[in-house]
Amino acid sequence: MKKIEAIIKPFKLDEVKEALQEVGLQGITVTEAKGFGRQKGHAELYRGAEYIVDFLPKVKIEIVIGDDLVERAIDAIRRAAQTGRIGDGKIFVSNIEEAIRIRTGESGLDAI
Ligand SMILES: Nc1ncnc2c1ncn2[C@@H]1O[C@H](COP(=O)(O)OP(=O)(O)OP(=O)(O)O)[C@@H](O)[C@H]1O
Repeated sequence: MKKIEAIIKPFKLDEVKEALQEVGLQGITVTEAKGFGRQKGHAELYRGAEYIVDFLPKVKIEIVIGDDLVERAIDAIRRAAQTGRIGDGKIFVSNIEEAIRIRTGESGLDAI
């Protein structure tokens, strides 16, 4: 199992959700987030050190899926979230060791 975390522009959330549903995903977690990438923040000096300020609103989505769906999910997110402008976001993929459905105790792929 893998977890895909994607930081996207908030107005792209509905399109990304629909694209992921077409891939066949059942569950998704969405969090309002703030952040900056390479260009978006601007640097300010504070007590001699340079800090990046200016967090921009973003949405973070998290999905846990079987390995077989990872490439399709990444493609779906990219297609739906891309505007071609800076700040389109990032996709991070990590391993998930275990998943448990609390109601039934099912685990692994059966739990997602
Ligand atoms: N290395 C990172 N670690 C954690 N979050 C990140 C990282 N890079 C970007 N993010 C998150 O993703 C959001 C969007 O990043 P953004 O698309 O601006 O990255 P970028 O590297 O500047 O790419 P681009 O050149 O397309 O703008 C950021 O606001 C931040 O929330």
